[in-house]
Amino acid sequence: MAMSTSESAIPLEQQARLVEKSKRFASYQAVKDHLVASYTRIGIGSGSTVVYVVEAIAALGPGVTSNMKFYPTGAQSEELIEAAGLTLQFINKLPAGQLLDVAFDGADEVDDDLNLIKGGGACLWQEKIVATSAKRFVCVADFRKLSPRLGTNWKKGIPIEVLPMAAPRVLDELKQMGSHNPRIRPGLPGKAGAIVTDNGLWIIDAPFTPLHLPKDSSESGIQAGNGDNGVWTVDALADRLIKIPGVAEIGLFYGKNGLQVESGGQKPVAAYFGMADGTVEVKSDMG
Ligand SMILES: O=C(CO)[C@H](O)[C@H](O)COP(=O)(O)O
Repeated sequence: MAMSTSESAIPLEQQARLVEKSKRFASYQAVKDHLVASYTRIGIGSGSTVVYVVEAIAALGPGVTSNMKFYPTGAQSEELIEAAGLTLQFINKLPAGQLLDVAFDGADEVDDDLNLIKGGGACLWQEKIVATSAKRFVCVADFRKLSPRLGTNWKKGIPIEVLPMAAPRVLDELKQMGSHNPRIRPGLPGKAGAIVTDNGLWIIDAPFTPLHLPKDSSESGIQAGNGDNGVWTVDALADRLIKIPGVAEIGLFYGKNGLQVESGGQKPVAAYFGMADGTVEVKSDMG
């Protein structure tokens, strides 16, 4: 959901404050609803919204958090966890057959079925590993991320983590699939050349026409949603993108959630949106 006309009339500095406030409210509410004192393993995502998640958790005090271990999704969240005085643990130390109790993370866009675009901060691969290692993945965002279909508000494209040597071939393939002007993400202003992820890889941002939900496939004019006439459903596109040689991971989180499949799923069980009016809107799928 982009800023409404009345919101965009607000001075920029005030708009930024409104967005920060909404991220904070959503984060505190999500932590209140989903962090249970008996939990011991918590995933912490990346981005600017998760900063407030960590703040909300740390505010509970050592009485609640001292038995908890916090699993990061990259260098930024590792620093956040340590700076908050919480106990850091890494996902490769999670015993086989075990899952995190809950994981919190932000998103760049969330559709009506809780499919997500993630990777705006270039951390998508580790984010997907942590999210799918959790029984409950909870998404936290501000009102700008709320959208009926992915690609409506987030126009930069679907972030795709790629092996650098494969980037030209991946770009060719994306164009053939109907992506409009896919691009290797630049590292500027901080770094000349391509941005390099925590995994030493590159990111390609691939814009597509807004993605239909799988349930839209039966609508007239939308065949299988497999790219014919440039129309893709989230699932068909994701299934296709992940198969391109050289693609390590994609920033579409789709399919099922952790409560629907034993080994964890990619979609959140709930998404919390801080709204411009100070309320928090919750969309959930606990089934
Ligand atoms: O996927 C991500 C990083 O790769 C972030 O969760 C996403 O970009 C949202 O970030 P923010 O909370 O700053 O809006």
